[in-house]
Amino acid sequence: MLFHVRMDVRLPSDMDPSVRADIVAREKAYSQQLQREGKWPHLWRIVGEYSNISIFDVGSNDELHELLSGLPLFPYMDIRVMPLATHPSKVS
Ligand SMILES: O=C(O)CC1=CCC(=O)O1
Repeated sequence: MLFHVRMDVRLPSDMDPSVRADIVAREKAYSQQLQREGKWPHLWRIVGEYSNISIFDVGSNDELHELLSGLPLFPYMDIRVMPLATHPSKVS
């Protein structure tokens, strides 16, 4: 199952820089593991924003929720999920 996910990062401006660096490093490691597993095949920066557009390829809504809620940045992000279905005009 494919999902289009937008993540807007909202880190507090007064967050300790070392805490911030640790969360961002853990986020990178977590996301790169999921990319290697094929569950996170697209990760794109939105130009000019601390936001990304991602495509997840997972088995269920529950799996996606588990993966997203495990993100180290999860407490600091607004996340919007769009489940994707096959378009009838798509050439296969
Ligand atoms: O910087 C972001 O967009 C948040 C994020 C998601 C995966 C990652 O490594 O950073």
